[in-house]
Amino acid sequence: MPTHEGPRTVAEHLAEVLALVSALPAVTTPIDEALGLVLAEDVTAPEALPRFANSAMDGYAVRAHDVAGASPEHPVVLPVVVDLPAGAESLTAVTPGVAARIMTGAPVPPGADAIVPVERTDAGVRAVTIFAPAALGAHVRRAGEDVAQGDLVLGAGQELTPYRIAAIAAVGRPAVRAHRRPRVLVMSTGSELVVPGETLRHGQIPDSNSYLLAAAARAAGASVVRLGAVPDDPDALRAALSSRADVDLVLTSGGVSQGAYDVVKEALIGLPEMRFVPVAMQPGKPQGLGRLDDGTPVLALPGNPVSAFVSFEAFVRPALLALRGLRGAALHRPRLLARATEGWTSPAGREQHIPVVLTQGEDGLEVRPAAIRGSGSHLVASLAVADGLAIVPREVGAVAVGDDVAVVRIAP
Ligand SMILES: Nc1nc2c(c(=O)[nH]1)N[C@H]1C(S)=C(S)[C@@H](COP(=O)(O)OP(=O)(O)OC[C@H]3O[C@@H](n4cnc5c(N)ncnc54)[C@H](O)[C@@H]3O)O[C@H]1N2
Ligand code: MOO
Repeated sequence: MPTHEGPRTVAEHLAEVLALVSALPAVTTPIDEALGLVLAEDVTAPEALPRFANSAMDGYAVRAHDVAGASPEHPVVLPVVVDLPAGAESLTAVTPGVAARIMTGAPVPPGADAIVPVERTDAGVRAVTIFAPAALGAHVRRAGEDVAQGDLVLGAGQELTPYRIAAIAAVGRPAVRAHRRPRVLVMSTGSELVVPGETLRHGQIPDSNSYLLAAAARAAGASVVRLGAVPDDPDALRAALSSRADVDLVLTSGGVSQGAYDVVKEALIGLPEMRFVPVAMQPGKPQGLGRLDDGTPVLALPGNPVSAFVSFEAFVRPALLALRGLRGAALHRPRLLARATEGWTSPAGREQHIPVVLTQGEDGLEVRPAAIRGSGSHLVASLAVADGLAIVPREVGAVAVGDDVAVVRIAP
């Protein structure tokens, strides 16, 4: 294993991260608990949808021919032979010269071929006076016009959103096969870290990364065990890892660069499948990746808060989405183009991922850096105003006012 490698590109590193993970096993899940999970099967319609022709309006089911000449001056009066609320089981037919009172969603009775909305009638119960004609098929929802029997409703690999869950319920499925939710262990490292709210001695700071990464992992659809901060002691870190819960991914922050107390590197570098590598990215240069002895994947992120965050976005989020069963383009946030309203510099040879503020200008999306003073990776408060990340290619040394820049939205 080389200890000093040249920097790899963000894309190369992402490919290695994704090679560590694959979609988690599928479990049968009630649709009520499936929000945010990813389908592990194709869902087809066992029957046509709608199953039966039904009314789109409260009104009267008629034969269009019978009301062809109806007008306010020359209304048509028809006896009402049956009353059909939604759910009605009656099979009484509409023969020539009669009507059925019908509510939205009720089956269109045999013989009827149009619905006259109640507003165009006197709303009669025993007989109805109709003041307007109805075209053939008017306000009739035809059987199978939504999906035909056997049609694919949703494919494996699709995330279950509220409207997709509705479609599954509508074809009569109470449960689906879905990939189970990934479990992630989050720990931050550093002897300077204390729980937010505790008294700070000189040199100490509140641990923010374990909260950042836990919340970001949850927002990406994982369930999280947050361990909080482990001191810069390799034995303490190894002990924390050996007593950990059963998880699908371990996420650490800090202790991966060149310092004398880089605890994650020290504790894990001896594992045959762990590597600590530089990525041509700013921030987020030092990265660790690999597996623990039992095969659990580990992503070791740099400790600077902005570095941890952009590393999460670039590498961890796609890995979590892959564990959830998403594939291809669905692993990534869509990239948009935005016009810079302020200029900034970008380090040569490193792809810059910089927190930005996005606004909708008159001519399209506009972008400016979130940090007012510089773009340092310690500027944690700049994350609070950021709603996007701009991605500046390695070969670009500066962004000028008016340049088009690739951005992703990170805020909901
Ligand atoms: N001689 C070198 N020094 C550094 C290099 C280098 O190449 N040579 N790389 C720099 C870069 S780039 C980064 S990024 C950092 C990464 O360092 P570590 O991952 O080892 O992180 P730490 O040293 O533990 O911490 C860095 C910084 O972030 C603060 N921090 C850490 N954890 C948290 C947390 N949970 N919550 C809030 N803040 C945290 C920590 O106090 C430090 O200020 O290394 C550079 N150095
Ligand atoms: O890579 Mo460090 O993340 O530049 O601050």
